[in-house]
Amino acid sequence: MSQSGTCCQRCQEIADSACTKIATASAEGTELRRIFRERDLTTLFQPLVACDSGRVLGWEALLRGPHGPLHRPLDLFRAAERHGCLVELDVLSQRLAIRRFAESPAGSDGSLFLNVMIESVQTGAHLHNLTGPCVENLGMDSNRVVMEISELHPTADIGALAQAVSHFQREGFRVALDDVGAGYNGLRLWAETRPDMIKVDRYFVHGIHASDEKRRFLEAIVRLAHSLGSQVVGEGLEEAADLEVLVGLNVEMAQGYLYAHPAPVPPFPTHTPADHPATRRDEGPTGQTARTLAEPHESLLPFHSVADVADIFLRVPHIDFYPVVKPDGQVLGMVWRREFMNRLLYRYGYDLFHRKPINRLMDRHPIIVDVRTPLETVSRLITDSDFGHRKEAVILVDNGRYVGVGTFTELLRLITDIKVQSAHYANPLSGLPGNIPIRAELQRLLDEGRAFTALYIDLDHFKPYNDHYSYEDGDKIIRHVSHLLQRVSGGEFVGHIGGDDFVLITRLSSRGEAIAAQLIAEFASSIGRFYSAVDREAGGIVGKDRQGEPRRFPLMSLSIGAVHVRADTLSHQQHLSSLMTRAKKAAKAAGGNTWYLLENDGPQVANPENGNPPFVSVANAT
Ligand SMILES: Nc1nc2c(ncn2[C@@H]2O[C@H](COP(=O)(O)OP(=O)(O)OP(=O)(O)O)[C@@H](O)[C@H]2O)c(=O)[nH]1
Repeated sequence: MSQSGTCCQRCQEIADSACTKIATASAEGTELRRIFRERDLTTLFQPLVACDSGRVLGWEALLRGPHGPLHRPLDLFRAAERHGCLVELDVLSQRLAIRRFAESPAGSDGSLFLNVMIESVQTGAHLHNLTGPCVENLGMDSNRVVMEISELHPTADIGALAQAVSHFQREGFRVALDDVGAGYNGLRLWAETRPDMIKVDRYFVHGIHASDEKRRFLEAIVRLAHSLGSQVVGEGLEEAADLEVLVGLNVEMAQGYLYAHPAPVPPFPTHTPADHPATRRDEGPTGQTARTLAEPHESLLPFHSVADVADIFLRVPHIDFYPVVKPDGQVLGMVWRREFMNRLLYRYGYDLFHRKPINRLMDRHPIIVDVRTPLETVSRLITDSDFGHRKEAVILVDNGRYVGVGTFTELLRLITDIKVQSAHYANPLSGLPGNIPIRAELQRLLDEGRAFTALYIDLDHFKPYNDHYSYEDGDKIIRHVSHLLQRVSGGEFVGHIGGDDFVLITRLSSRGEAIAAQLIAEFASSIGRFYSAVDREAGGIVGKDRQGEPRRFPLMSLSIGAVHVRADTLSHQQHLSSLMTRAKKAAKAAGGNTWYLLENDGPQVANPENGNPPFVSVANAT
């Protein structure tokens, strides 16, 4: 059965209009009419997630018909088109999706991605503002709604479509072009409509980690999209290895089974895989995971009766919730004392429910977290989302099997301990982790045997600047560099060794070069403003060298020594530290804003100031 069928008067009129158009001579017509009359339409939601941080940014609403030949949206839309009521189906499904989204826990936050058919947009139906008032009535800002333009057939009138898109944008909606790379008019539509986002067809995402061609296509699409001011969404993401490539290519968002299957209530990606790049980067200085939260906790079986559970709650007054778990360990939901008792206290509540199985009265959407999820991610999941009372406890699973529960109070205690510990070891000027956590992080990565890239960042000509201006001005530079590093790192580990020396570690080793290049570019373009106009104009300052002799020093620059550690190739931190120092010295020796990468198969040096080519292989590192 579909979700609750009723909507507003306008929906009634739309359904009536469709019913008058549909001829009932065929079984299909009769069924279609029934669907409109009973609003037997289900809306499923699938999250769209920021590739680099793992944050949920919105949900796409996906229409489903009743089980049978009109279940799939394409079949449903084609049938509606045959019966002359495509526009009605399109608009009705949008209105139902908006209402169901607004009523869900996700409705107060995040964006809603709504599919609109080109064919219906072209009739001008959107100009009647069918969706706008619905959004407003439900208290949702139009900029939280993204109109996804999909197509049933090749579009002839692209001019009309471009008008429709700018109409949506004027109304405050954002517009996404769906299935780019697979549809009929993808590129032409894109060129003429200026969408805010483009959704890249799953073909290019699925298996991209093993396909050089797909990677090159996507790279070109991303470059084009960014140059036109559009964000990129990858569809059909199923594998963590593909996500790594998307992050490396700067794809902003992705959706797919890796995060969550479509569900009737907007789902949160609870089972963050242990090797999700965002998860890995989220690991705090202590690397603690949700496993530390797990307390064994008695659970209920789905066929426990409501009367049994009421009895348990009465007998054990200090326990406020019980997970409902199948014998094979699969978690089905949670029973919360307060909600449960409230339901029973309603008139006839106990009589109505006491013989029923407990799954009739359980919360079907508690927070479920894999034990490998970093504590910081769990904390963010709870604090960023509107889970209401469900914030009291999270259910912990290991590879989908029930392990125990973690309470919010315990989470708060652990996070506070971590914060106190990291404050203890932080550099007082930048607030970044100091030497002890840096060493701990490097050792942990070496012990795990995973590939990563470590960047050693050092300022050039910092001492003369300090001497010429002041120590306080020098502090400003250090804080500037620390902010720059944190921003460019996208949440990966940044540490402050001391003075003008920093470390950045990226576990997405393919991002090491991009990070170094961006740091150099941003530092070079921003450092001028820390000098007086005269010094800036002169291109530097006069100071004393280490021998006390007067000398001209150019504007400060960055030297970055990067070491790409391949999986299982290094075990000793001292060895890694000496490689990092070697890489940094090589960058310094090249002069100016420079980064130098040491790799197992040959080091490279890149110096944007020396022009092309950016990479020059100079020797062998191992
Ligand atoms: N303002 C400020 N200066 C610091 C701080 N810690 C260390 N320093 C100064 O940073 C300078 C570091 O000197 P150097 O490492 O020779 O810096 P440099 O001139 O960039 O030389 P190279 O790094 O060898 O290229 C010294 O003058 C220190 O006194 C700090 O917290 N704030």
